[in-house]
Amino acid sequence: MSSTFTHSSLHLNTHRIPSLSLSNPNVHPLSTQFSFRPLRFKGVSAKSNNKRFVCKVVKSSMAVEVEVFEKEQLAVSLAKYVADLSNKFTRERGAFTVCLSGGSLINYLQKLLEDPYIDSIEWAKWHVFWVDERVVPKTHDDSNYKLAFDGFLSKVPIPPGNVYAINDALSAEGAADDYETCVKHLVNSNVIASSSASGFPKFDLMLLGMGPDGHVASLFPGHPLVHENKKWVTSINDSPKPPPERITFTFPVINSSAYIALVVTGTGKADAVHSALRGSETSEKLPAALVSPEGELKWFLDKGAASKL
Ligand SMILES: O=C1O[C@H](COP(=O)(O)O)[C@@H](O)[C@H](O)[C@H]1O
Repeated sequence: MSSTFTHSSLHLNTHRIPSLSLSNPNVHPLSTQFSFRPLRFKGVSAKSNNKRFVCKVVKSSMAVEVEVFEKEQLAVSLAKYVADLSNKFTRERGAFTVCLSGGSLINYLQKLLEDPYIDSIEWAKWHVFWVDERVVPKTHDDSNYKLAFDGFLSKVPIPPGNVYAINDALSAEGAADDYETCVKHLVNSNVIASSSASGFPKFDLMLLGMGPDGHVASLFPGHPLVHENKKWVTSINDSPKPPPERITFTFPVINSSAYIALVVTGTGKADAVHSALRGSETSEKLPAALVSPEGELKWFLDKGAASKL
């Protein structure tokens, strides 16, 4: 029984898939920078509404997993992924540092408010940050904090002191400096780990979304901030996506993370997903293609977002 889904280079079926390599003339490489291992492909029936397509990709030393879900299954799998990491880090470190994005991501996190996740998570050990934030009052509809608070954080018992929102009374530049100071303090007090490899903070989990243009956090294609390599947090006053004033973690911080989930849904993002995962080495990379954590990266895609792979 085989799936109707073809990954272009990955002809997925219920049999064990041969190792794919650039030298295999029968397949197109997913990207010249990737090499492939045998793929995991779980419990799929062509008629099922529960299709899951999994591929394991090894990019340099980093493990990348790309998984394609039906919408409801994506939320379930993401909830399990977050809950498992929460248990791992609270056990190992006594704290779990999580960075949220804005946008569509928050809807998917709402699965965590349901059984069995809600009661299995040690919410008191969570420390919540924002990968990026719009510099607007916390009560403003554009605020990533407000979105997360209304849809998720207000419904779980995370101590208010463990939720690190930006200071919305400051300018974008001031808010970025203030946020960086806050993160430095938490690194010094060992709430946030530090990467021995990069010297940047090492968050346990970053939950990223991606815009249709391939931006992640508030790092936009072609913008010079993509190349910032010293600051931990920086500000942007000319965001191509409104509102224009934002703060964002820089790539060195994002890529020092232990785990990153990139959650992308909808056909409107299919081109950017294709470009990020299969773009040529020579063309300029989308910000999403520059996500490359010290630890593990997992793409959670729905069928629309994966439709051009
Ligand atoms: O502006 C932003 O957009 C991205 C993507 O949002 P989505 O609604 O297309 O998922 C988001 O990840 C980022 O945090 C946010 O500030």
